[in-house]
Amino acid sequence: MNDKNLVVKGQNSWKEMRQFALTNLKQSGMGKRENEERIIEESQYLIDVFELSKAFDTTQPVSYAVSNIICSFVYGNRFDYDDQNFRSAVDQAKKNTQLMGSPSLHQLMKGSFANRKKMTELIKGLQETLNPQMCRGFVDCFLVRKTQLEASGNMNSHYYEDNLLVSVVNLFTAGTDTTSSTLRYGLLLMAKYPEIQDQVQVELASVVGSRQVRVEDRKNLPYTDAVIHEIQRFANVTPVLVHCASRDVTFQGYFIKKGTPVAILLSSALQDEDEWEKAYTFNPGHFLDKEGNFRKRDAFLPFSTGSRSCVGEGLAKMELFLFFTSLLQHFCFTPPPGVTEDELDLTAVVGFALSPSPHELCAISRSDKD
Ligand code: HEM
Repeated sequence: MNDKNLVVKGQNSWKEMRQFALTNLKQSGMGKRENEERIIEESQYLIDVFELSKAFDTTQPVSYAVSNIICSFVYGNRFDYDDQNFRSAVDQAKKNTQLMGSPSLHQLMKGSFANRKKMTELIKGLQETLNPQMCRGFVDCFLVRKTQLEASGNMNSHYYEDNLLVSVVNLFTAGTDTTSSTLRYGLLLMAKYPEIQDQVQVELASVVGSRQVRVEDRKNLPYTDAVIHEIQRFANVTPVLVHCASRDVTFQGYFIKKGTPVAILLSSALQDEDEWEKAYTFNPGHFLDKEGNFRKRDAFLPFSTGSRSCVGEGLAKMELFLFFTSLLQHFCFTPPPGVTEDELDLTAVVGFALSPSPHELCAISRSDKD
C-alpha cells in the first residue's frame, strides 16, 4: 500500500465502518424477531449450565452466552461452551478488558495479539467457504462488499482486510464484556436484595406465567423494566470514555482546541445527585412513577449519546431483558452457603468496562423450591 492510499483509507474510515455495522445489525434483525429467537435459544443453554451448578462464579457462563450473540451476528454461528478455542478467546477478551485498566501494557499487547490471531483464522475459514448468495454474518457481508468494490475497479475503499479484523475485534470488545458485566451485576443485585427479586418474579408470573418471555411483554412488565434500567444505571459499566475534540470548541467558558483528548464521564449523568433521588443506592423506584408505571429518565445515558453512541444499544437492551427475565423465571439467585446477603460485595473491578468483584452465587431451581 502506498502513502496516498494510507491517507485516503484513514479518512472517514470510522464513519463508514460504523454505518456498515449499523446497517448489518439492522438487516440481521437488531431489535427484531431473528435476534429475539437467537437470544431465547442461548438463554436455554445458559439455564442448562446453571441447572447443573451448585455455588458458582457467573463470569464464564454469562460471558460465553453473551459472546455467542455477537458470534452469531459476526460469524453466523454460535459455539459450544466446551469448545476450547471459543473459551480461550472469550476468557482472553475478558482479561484484556481488565488489563486496559491496569499499567500492564506488555500483558495487554500479548493478550490482544493472541486474540487477533484467533480471529484472523476464523475470518480466513469464512473467506474460504464464502457463498456471496448467502451471507452468514457481518464478515461475509464485508467480504462481499470488498469483492464488489474491487470488481468495479475501486481498489482504495475502506473495505480491506485490516479494517475487517479491527471491526470484528471492536464488536467483540464493545459487545461482550459490557453486556455480560451488566447481566452479572443484575444477578448479584437480585441475590443481595431478595425482596426485589421476589417482586420481579411475582410480576413475571402474573403477566407471563410459565411461557417464554418475549420482547413485546416488556411494556406490560413495568417493575421488571425499572429493575433492568436500575441495574444498568447502578452498574455504570462504562463510566469514562475518551475522545478527541473534532473541532475547536468553547464549552462552559473553556476553549478546547481541535484534537485535544476529552474524557467524558457517564457517571456524571448516571450518578448525578440532582437527577437521582438516591444516586448511590440500588433503587428501581428511580424508574417508576407514583402509580407504578415505568418512567423514562433523561439522565439515563449508559449507551452515551451523539455520533459516537453505542452501535449495539438495541441488541444490548434485548439481551439484558431476555437473559435476565428467562433466568429469573427459572431460578432464585442467593448468596453461597455461609455468606449473608449483606456480605455480598458490590464493589467493581476496574478495567475498560467495570465488572463485579469475583463472587459466587447459587441458582436455586424454582421448580425445586415449589
Ligand atoms: C450493556 C451493554 C452495553 C453498554 C453499556 C455499551 C456502552 C457503550 C458506550 C457508552 C459506547 C460509547 C463509547 C465511546 O464513546 O467511546 C459504546 C460504543 C460502542 N458499542 Fe456499546 N455498549 C453495550 C453493548 C454493546 C453491544 C452488544 C455491541 C455490539 C453490537 C456494542 C457495540 C459498540 C460499538 C461498535 C461501539 C463503538 C461505536 C463508535 O465508535 O462509533 N455495544 N457502547
